[in-house]
Amino acid sequence: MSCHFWRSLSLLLCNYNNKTCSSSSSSSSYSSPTSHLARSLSRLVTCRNMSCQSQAPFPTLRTVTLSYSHLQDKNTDLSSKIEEGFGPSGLGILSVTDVPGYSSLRRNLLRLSPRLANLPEEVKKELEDPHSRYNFGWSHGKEKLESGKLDMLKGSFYANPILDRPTTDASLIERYPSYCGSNIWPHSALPELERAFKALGQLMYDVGLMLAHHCDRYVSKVMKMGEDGGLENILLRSRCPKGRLLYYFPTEQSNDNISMSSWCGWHTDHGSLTGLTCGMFMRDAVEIPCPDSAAGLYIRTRTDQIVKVVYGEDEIAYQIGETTEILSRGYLCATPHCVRAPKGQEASGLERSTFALFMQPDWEEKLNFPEKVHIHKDLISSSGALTFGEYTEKLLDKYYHLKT
Ligand SMILES: O=C(O)CCC(=O)C(=O)O
Ligand SMILES: [Fe+2]
Repeated sequence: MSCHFWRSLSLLLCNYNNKTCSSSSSSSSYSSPTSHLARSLSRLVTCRNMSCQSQAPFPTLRTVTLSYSHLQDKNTDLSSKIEEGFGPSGLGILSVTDVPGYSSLRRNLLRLSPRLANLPEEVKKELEDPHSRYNFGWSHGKEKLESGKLDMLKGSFYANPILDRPTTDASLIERYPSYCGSNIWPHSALPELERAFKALGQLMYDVGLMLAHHCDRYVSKVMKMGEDGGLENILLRSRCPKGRLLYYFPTEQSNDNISMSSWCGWHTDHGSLTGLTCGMFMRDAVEIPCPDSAAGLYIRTRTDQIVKVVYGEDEIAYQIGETTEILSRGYLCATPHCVRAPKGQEASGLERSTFALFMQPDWEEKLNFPEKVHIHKDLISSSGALTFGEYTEKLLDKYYHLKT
């Protein structure tokens, strides 16, 4: 059996504990839920153009934005924006605008996604890595959906954009194959992929680190933080960021009863911080605007509402992962999300590409869990100090009994 555990671990976490999250805000001097609501409403998107004719049945919210130049300045205090995006009453997503060079790096990589997915089957087979449970190289039809069926809707290509070979230690590779394995590049079939993947991955990684600095600054106002225990340092020490180039295969027929999570099931990312490009819609590998305004990324809010979230194609979105939620005692909250496929006549033959960068602690990072945790209590409180690698294994054992 296989899984891509940074996301699928958390398919089972849809019983997201919003109570704990909102109660932790009561001890903070930060803004009230009412003022948050007012700000959220100000981000409600009003649809005026033709493509919005099929009104989405859920409210559409714009992400909180931060500009790259503000982010770059370590002395600017961005705590209130960080709280608005990631805090206990935020949506758990924010986007960074005006990142130099980003737009063309995004396009360069996302355009390669249909080319990769349409390579001959035998070529893609060569790019598979069963040993890492398909967490390096090409993966299609290996991950199970909530229904128990194999996910044939999307293909993924996984690689570490920073280190081709994070370790040479054979015992570590054996123990943590999905973190410690080596990249597999299609050198002859699609030679451009490596460069484009690494360039975008590195940029989203650098911006993610800048954001992590400001997250720490916000968290340090509301709780005591150990010297090296902040998000920025944890991520700087990590040798295992993971990029995922996603390709959603063309929707075959229009289905008016399409479910909310028709392209990518509800889940919360497992690691620390996830960078996300705005999805690119294509038909026959040519970019087109999405004809269905209801298609795309959805988020479940802290108060259990479902909202569609939008951000500009030239912005990098970031979401909080579960590990950060635990280590920050809920001051930075993880984000349950899913992706809805387009529907209607015009949706047929529509494909979607996107890229996610999962930033997570090193497998050897000793996690300094708080005494009281609100998720995975049983795993954490019984175990004393755990490394991130051990913690991940425990989660896998608990939810998947997956020792293959
Ligand atoms: O396709 C997307 O926009 C989101 C993908 C995602 O959530 C993931 O890979 O964890
Ligand atoms: Fe995700």
